This record gives sequence, structure tokens and C-alpha cells, in this order.
Amino acid sequence: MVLTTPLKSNSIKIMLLGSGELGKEVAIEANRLGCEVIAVDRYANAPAMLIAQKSYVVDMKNKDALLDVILREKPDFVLPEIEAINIEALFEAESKGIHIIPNAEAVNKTMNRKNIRVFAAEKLNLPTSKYEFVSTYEDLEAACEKLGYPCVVKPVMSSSGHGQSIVKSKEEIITAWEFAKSDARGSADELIVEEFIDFDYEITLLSAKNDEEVVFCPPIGHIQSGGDYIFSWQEMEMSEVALKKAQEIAKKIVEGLGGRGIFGVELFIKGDEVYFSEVSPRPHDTGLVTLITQSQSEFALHIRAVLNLPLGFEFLTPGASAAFRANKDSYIPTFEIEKEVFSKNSRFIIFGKPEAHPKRRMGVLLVSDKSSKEALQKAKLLIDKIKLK
Ligand SMILES: Nc1ncnc2c1ncn2[C@@H]1O[C@H](COP(=O)(O)OP(=O)(O)OP(=O)(O)O)[C@@H](O)[C@H]1O
Ligand SMILES: NCC(=O)N[C@@H]1O[C@H](COP(=O)([O-])[O-])[C@@H](O)[C@H]1O
Ligand SMILES: [Mg+2]
Repeated sequence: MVLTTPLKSNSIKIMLLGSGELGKEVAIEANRLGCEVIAVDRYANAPAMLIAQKSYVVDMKNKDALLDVILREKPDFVLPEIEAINIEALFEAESKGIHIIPNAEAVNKTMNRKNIRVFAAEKLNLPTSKYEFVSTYEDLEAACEKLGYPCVVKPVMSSSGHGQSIVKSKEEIITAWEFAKSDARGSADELIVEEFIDFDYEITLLSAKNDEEVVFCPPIGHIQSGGDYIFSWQEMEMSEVALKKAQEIAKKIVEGLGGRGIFGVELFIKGDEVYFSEVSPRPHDTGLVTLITQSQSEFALHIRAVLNLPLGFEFLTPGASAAFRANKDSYIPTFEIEKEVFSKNSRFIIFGKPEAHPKRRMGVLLVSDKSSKEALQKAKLLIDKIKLK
């Protein structure tokens, strides 16, 4: 295989739109390959800005502001790192020859649940939960009645569980409606109502794509609380049939979206049935565990895929991750970490976010062990040994 790598020059410019914990790891990997990193986010001193060569504080939902910063820097690659980005700016930058990862249309589809759901279920015929889209309270009631209880109500544009609820009875619809409107991270003008899938477990199937191939990481199991991940582990034990179906679904969605980069394909598994839930065209939070389990983490694979380099890696050891979420506000977040956390098989990564707020993810604990079950057990114990001062 002959790959045309752009590594002839050491001044490839990579712009991160969103500079949180995931972007920080991407920035580290990009720096290691001699790329220049420009970090952009809505606030100063965001984690990736601590690594980047240059940074900008910009309202990324504002088309003109975002386009200005992209065109001023003219990066070789723009890597969206969060969902709340002005999509028109990305389309316009792309039309001017700037390479958006994986491509502006894929970002457009995945930032809106309606777009990605219609694409996955109706164009690619992937199995998903049943669903309805609604914009009025009356239609929400009708959709909940149609899909039955429990059902899941989500704003079409949001992330990390914001504005999302499980509705168990007709009486709870009003609370779900109000919560969607008040808590959405994007826009709650339209909502999706999904059939509740009583899955046995859920996974993220990290899938890296360059111009030649798609490679899959071993499946990552995870536990969510309020729509945000708290524990993940790799590898998740699955039946051969379910794993094969999961990879087939992931291949279809990733090839359907096109472009290069890593994708976090979220799937629900019940017996041997696999349901497509959603996909991030960027590293996935549950994939932080690959920092300890794989020879090339999801962040290293992302950069390799972006640069169209080979995507080989090894699964080195089973492992688990535990998200450290703040329990209070703090403008000088300092950590109290007990000695046990620094064992030979565990480490704690502090993201360096300048402010803590209740539930904000501030760090991640990584553990390796003989099995992912044992790693998870240890992660559950050790995460309680870390506190915000
Ligand atoms: N239809 C469903 N049936 C059962 N559980 C669901 C359903 N939809 C979502 N969930 C649960 O809620 C979690 C969050 O949902 P989803 O991934 O759609 O939201 P999100 O806000 O995009 O989260 P993130 O951005 O962290 O991935 C899922 O990982 C799953 O545990
Ligand atoms: N599920 C998406 C996800 O994990 N995104 C990660 O969280 C950051 C935002 O954190 P913040 O809300 O604490 O600023 C994002 O920048 C990204 O790194
Ligand atoms: Mg999700």
C-alpha cells in the first residue's frame, strides 16, 4: 500500500474546534508528529489550549466569527471536537478548499439527531429504535402514546444527555418537554421520541478510517448516568454474531459518512440483536480508556487517519476508565488524590479545565488489569480516592 503522507513538511496546521479533554489528547498526538496545533474554544485556557501553539477564544456558534478565524489561519485540517459549531461556516470553509474532518456534510448529519437517524435508518437501512420527530407539545403526547412507555425524549441538537429524559407514563410528558426546552445544549425546537431499547449492554465501536481502509478497535462497554458516561472498559465481551453485526453497521455508517478520522459508533446490544444509536465523527469520551489499553489510542489513530497514515495498532491489555466529575463549583480546582491511585496499573489524568462545576468532567482515571471486569472493579474503588479540595 502506498500512502501519500503530508509529512514531508513539519508545518501541517491542524485547527481544533473545541479544545476540551478529547482535543487535548489529539493535540498531543498531533504535536508528536510535528504538526502545528491551533486550539479554538468558547473559553480561555481550555485543555487543548495548554498544548497548542496558538489559541483563539471564539463563539463557535457564530458563523462570521468562526469563519474569520478559519480563514485567517487557513489550516490544512479543521477537526471539529464538539457538536455545537456553526455548520454554515464549515460548509463555506470547505468550499474554499479547507479540509474539514471528516467532511462538512458528515458533521452536519451527526450534529442533528434527525439527520443522522433518517440517514442511518431510512437510507442505509440500519436497525434502530422506532422513532418520531415532534415540534409541538400535542405531537409529543401523540408520539409518546404511539411508541409506548417507557420512551426516550431528546432534543434533536444537544449532547452529553442534556435535555434528555426517559418518560415512564403520560403524566411525565410535561416534565420531559420542559426539561428538553430548558436544558438542551443546542436547539430544542424539534425533539426526537425514541422507543426505549431494554438492551443487555451498550458499546462504543471506535472505527478509524483513512482513504484505504476502516479498522475497528475492540468494543468498549460503558455505563451512563444522566446521559453522560461514568465508566468504560475494553474489551467488552460480546457474542461473535453480535460483534460481526456491530462491525457491519459501523462500516456502513462510517463509509456512508465518508472522509477520514476516527468515529465513535454507539450501539445497543440485546442478545444477538444490534441497534445503531448514534455516531460521533471524532474521538469518543468512552474511548479515553484506549490511552491505557491500546498501542495507538483513539487520539493517535484519529491523527493518523487525518494524515492518511497506516492505522495498525495492538490491543495491549484489558482496562477501564472512570470519569472524575466535580461535585461543586471551584475556580481553583485542586485535587486530593490518595496514594493508591498511583499504583503500577493505574493513573489519573487531570484535564486542566480552569473551572469546576457540579457534574463537569475534570479528569479521568485509567486502570489496566488481567480482565476488563477486574479493571472496572478497581476503577470503581479508586475513583472514590480522588476528591476536589
Ligand atoms: N432509545 C433508547 N433506549 C434505551 N436507552 C437509551 C436510548 N437512547 C439513549 N439511551 C441511553 O442514554 C444514553 C445517552 O443517549 P445518547 O447517546 O443518545 O445521548 P447523548 O446526549 O448524545 O450522549 P453523548 O453525547 O454523551 O453520547 C445512551 O448511551 C443510553 O444509555
Ligand atoms: N460527550 C462529548 C464529550 O465528552 N466532549 C468532550 O467534553 C468537552 C467539553 O467539556 P465541558 O462541557 O466540561 O467544557 C469537549 O470539548 C470534549 O473534549
Ligand atoms: Mg451518545
